[in-house]
Amino acid sequence: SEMAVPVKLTAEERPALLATIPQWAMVEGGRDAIKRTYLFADFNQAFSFMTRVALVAEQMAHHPEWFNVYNRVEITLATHDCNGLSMNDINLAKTMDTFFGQYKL
Ligand SMILES: C[C@H](O)[C@H](O)[C@H]1CNC2=NC(N)=NC(=O)C2=N1
Repeated sequence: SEMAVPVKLTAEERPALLATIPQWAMVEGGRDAIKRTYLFADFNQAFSFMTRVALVAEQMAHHPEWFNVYNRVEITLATHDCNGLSMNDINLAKTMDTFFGQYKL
């Protein structure tokens, strides 16, 4: 009830915001969402990362779509409440990138 309603990013503000998460790409197929694949040393590292992200995601009430096999985590971010990209996606992507930087292959 105190959660701000997420607003879809405008075409004008997207380039500068996406430039802050250069390893993320728009998904193919016309869906308004971004994706990135992370590779870790092993499953323990991948699942540790996912656990840390899960705690933040729950706090944000912003949940990733993700797929894990062994050391690979494929992630898609979109905001269902605005049917597209919002600042929540940019912010969660940045948090994920920061966490990822704390692991080493
Ligand atoms: C009520 C609840 O907070 C909302 O439905 C949240 C939950 N998690 C969410 N996650 C994502 N990715 N997008 C949303 O719009 C969203 N909405």
